[in-house]
Amino acid sequence: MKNGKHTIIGTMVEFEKVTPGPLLASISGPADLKALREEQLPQLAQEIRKYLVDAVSRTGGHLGPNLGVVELTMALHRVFDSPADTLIFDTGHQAYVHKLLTGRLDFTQLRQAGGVSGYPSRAESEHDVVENSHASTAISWADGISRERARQGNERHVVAVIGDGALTGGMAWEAINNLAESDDRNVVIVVNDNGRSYAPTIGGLAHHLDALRTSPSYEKALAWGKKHLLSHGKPGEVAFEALHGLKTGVRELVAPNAMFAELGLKYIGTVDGHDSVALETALQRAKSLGGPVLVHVITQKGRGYTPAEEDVADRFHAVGVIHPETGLPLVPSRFGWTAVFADEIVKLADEDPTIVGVTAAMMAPVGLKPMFEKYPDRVVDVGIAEQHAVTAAAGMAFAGAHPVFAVYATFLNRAFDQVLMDVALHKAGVTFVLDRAGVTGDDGASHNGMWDISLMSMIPGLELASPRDEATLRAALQRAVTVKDAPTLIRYPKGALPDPILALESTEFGDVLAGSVTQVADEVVILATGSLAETGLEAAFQLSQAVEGDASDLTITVIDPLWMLPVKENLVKRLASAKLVVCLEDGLETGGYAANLREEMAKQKVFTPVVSKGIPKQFLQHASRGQIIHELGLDTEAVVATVRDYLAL
Ligand SMILES: Cc1ncc(C[n+]2csc(CCOP(=O)(O)OP(=O)(O)O)c2C)c(N)n1
Ligand SMILES: CC(=O)[C@@H](O)[C@H](O)COP(=O)(O)O
Ligand SMILES: [Mg+2]
Repeated sequence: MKNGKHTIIGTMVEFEKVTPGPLLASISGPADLKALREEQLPQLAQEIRKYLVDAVSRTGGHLGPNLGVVELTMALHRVFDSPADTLIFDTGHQAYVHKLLTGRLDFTQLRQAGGVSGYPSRAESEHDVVENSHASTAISWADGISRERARQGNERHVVAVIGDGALTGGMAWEAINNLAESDDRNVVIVVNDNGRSYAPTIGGLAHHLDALRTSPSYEKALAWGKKHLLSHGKPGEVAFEALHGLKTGVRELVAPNAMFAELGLKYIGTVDGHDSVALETALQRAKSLGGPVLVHVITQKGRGYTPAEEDVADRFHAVGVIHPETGLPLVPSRFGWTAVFADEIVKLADEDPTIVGVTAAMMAPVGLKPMFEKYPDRVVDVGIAEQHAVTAAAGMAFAGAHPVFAVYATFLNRAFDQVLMDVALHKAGVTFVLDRAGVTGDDGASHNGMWDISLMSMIPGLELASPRDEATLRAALQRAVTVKDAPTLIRYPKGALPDPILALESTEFGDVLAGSVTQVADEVVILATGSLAETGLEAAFQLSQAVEGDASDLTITVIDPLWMLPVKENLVKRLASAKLVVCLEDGLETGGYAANLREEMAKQKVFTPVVSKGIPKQFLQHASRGQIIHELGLDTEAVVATVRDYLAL
């Protein structure tokens, strides 16, 4: 199907190359940008925005955040001297403009195999330093880099650009606490304050930033300048320009910022993040002040693109393939795992008033929005604060609630200790719902939800389920919220649901999906977990066709263990007489399900060989989920080949 500038083949979309405007095309690095005259900057900003919309609408990506930082990123590269000065983008989802200004002008394959990644990447450029897309780390990086530079007598600046959302994360404040005590370190913290994470940023800090942003006396000063000076010809214009240039000073006069100053940081702000002159003036000033300085910049997420500016939900925080003019999706999203969770949790909340939803700044993406709309006082957004979310959930459980913390699998990594010590040790009935578990693909190394099984398998008492379809997800959730004395965890992948996968029989150790319901000697058992249940079934089908007519009478049984951890004793018994066990898991092999199964089997003196097919211990480069699954040998063909190889079929 041909659709405007996209060719859609099945679910794959092919892209034509997008051409940058003349000014943008002339920039191969920060030196070219520095050579531009001030009056050329608005045109460059316009060309960048157009390029972003044209390119990102074809591939999907973080459009809204990047549209908001066009002038800011230009100013950073004109005032500082990257890579000698270090620019760090917290989370990194807003670094597209930085890429465009540092020689990466081909976004044709943004976030696709072989193309530019969606985050800073050391492999791509010497201008990229921090690749980690888990939020709230930039100031710690800046603290560390500047600490060592100071020790070496290197006075180059380190600039950490951090969003108001990322600033709700505890790590940011731990870093500020460290930085603020030393005045010899040339660190500039730029707070990119657009008032939003996905949705509006929550909490006391957000209110404080709001107050600074909307101080009426400051607005009045600017409005007065506009009205009285701009109507007085050239001299008035010059005076207004001067006021603009001075605005940071004006701002300090009308809204002195006690909080940051008391912490020991010099504060400059607020600065209009879409006014290149004001931005450069403020950043120059921050640079010359020396020591840690915080520059508070006000930006508009989605700036300059009407569909994003008007998007109530999240200002086009992250989009799929969209029509560039309307912003409407071109590839309709199919009913997915998140939607099932969203629906089921409301039903459960209707029945059980103790259920409380918890989110770390991702209420809509994790599916808690419908519950919030029905029960506004029963869904808590804690900000980007996963560690706090987990411990607070333990507290809620102590006080009588059953918290359900819905979070992307990769972001639970940082709260391991809290799950262990605050939830499990205290036997708290908290349910963790991990969306985006397993290979996610296009967001690159840090977003794959591949560590959770290994990490969580170490936690005493924790029960972990990996549903394979809609019905098993609903059933797992129904059961999880009844467990009141231990953590329960449910994981599922990104994207669309498979068709229902029915069980031949449900047993105490899981669902038998194909093969023999009763134990058979010398059978091959495929333990097909979660999103790989379908793969296991297809592989079994192909294998059974291969052995048909063969006198060996090989039975291939597919079992979905559903509640995978702790490994069930009776499952191990079932495997005792098998010839081979193949474990399919959308997670890390090291310490994963197969590893836990082997441990349990050894305890029970069952020595059936277990072949593990999961994700080897490595960071996965960005590519589509399908491509990665194929490359890892987790698709049907590879499973069939593995079994044939082992059995010499
Ligand atoms: C530890 C962690 N939790 C959650 C996320 C998901 N996430 C990505 S961007 C974002 C909102 C960031 O808001 P802000 O820092 O203000 O940046 P903006 O998008 O507004 O520019 C969230 C919650 C993440 N990247 N890292
Ligand atoms: C930067 C970040 O962490 C999120 O924006 C994430 O990229 C969203 O991922 P999904 O598109 O899978 O919701
Ligand atoms: Mg923000």
